[in-house]
Amino acid sequence: MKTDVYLINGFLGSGKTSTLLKCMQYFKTMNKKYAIILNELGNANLEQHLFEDESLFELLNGCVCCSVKDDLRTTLDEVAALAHNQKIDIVLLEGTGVANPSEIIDTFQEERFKEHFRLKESICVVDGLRVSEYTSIFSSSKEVRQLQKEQIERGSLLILNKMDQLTEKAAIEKAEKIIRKYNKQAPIIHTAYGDGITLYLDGNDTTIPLPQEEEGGHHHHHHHHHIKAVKLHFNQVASKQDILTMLEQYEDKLFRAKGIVKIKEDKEWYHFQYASGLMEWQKLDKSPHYAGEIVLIGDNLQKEELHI
Ligand SMILES: Nc1nc2c(ncn2[C@@H]2O[C@H](COP(=O)(O)OP(=O)(O)OP(=O)(O)O)[C@@H](O)[C@H]2O)c(=O)[nH]1
Repeated sequence: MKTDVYLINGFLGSGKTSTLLKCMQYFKTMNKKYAIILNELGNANLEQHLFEDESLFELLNGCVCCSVKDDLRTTLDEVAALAHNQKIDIVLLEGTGVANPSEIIDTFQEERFKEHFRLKESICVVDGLRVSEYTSIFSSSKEVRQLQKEQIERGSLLILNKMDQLTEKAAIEKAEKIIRKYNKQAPIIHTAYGDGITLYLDGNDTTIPLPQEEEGGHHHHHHHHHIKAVKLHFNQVASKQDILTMLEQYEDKLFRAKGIVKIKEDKEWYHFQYASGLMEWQKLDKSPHYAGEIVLIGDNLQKEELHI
């Protein structure tokens, strides 16, 4: 029996991890055993607390679509061995946010993996609040536009996420129109925090053919040289507003930030997420072992330039 693979791609902060968590819940209720492969651009996974007691494989410090492609092969060998010994039904693989899905899909087409894995779905999570900015020549770099296009093109399922924030019909129609420009066939579902995926998975047991690459079939893969993750140690005790103000000074080049920080208001440790200009805070369990750190992901971000 082959193990079904669900790829989850989509631009930085679009809601991939939120969608992944919903998929995990769903497969748990179906009594399916799954393994998770997470790829992070930086050298730390600040969301580890979300995956306690899970069968987790982490690929840090680069993107599986390019610099750590061989690490992906090694991990897939390990997952194949685990699947053989423990019967893993499903693999959930989350890309970095700047991953080109074609490169990942190609890896699964290699003979050595074809016999173990079946690519069931290539999910592209689209940030409903930012897709129009990321595809516009007026507000995004060529690199970002190209990435967003490739991610949507290679989706067998397109998720228009952040619907809770998309209250205007015109904004929804605009986002859908952009998605359809790049991918005419794949179903589009509307979700908030990825929650509509469960309904979709429940009603769909067929494997949808993955969209093919453009005419010529030859990969014309860009690489995302300018989008970088910078990790900083952060040992200050700051207020929530201080952190937000600090991030907002880099707004024009910052796509995403996350961190673990001790907060002045109540002297507790928090995990924060900054995406699409929105900030979310989650209080962490009491533990003496946290170290303050912040990861910033942006266009041409230089560590030396950051005043944090
Ligand atoms: N309002 C709103 N926020 C969302 C939604 N989905 C995700 N978020 C928030 O957006 C932030 C990023 O979500 P993630 O699920 O971590 O996004 P990601 O695509 O995995 O991000 P990367 O780590 O950059 O790849 C978090 O603060 C989420 O809680 C949504 O549908 N609505």
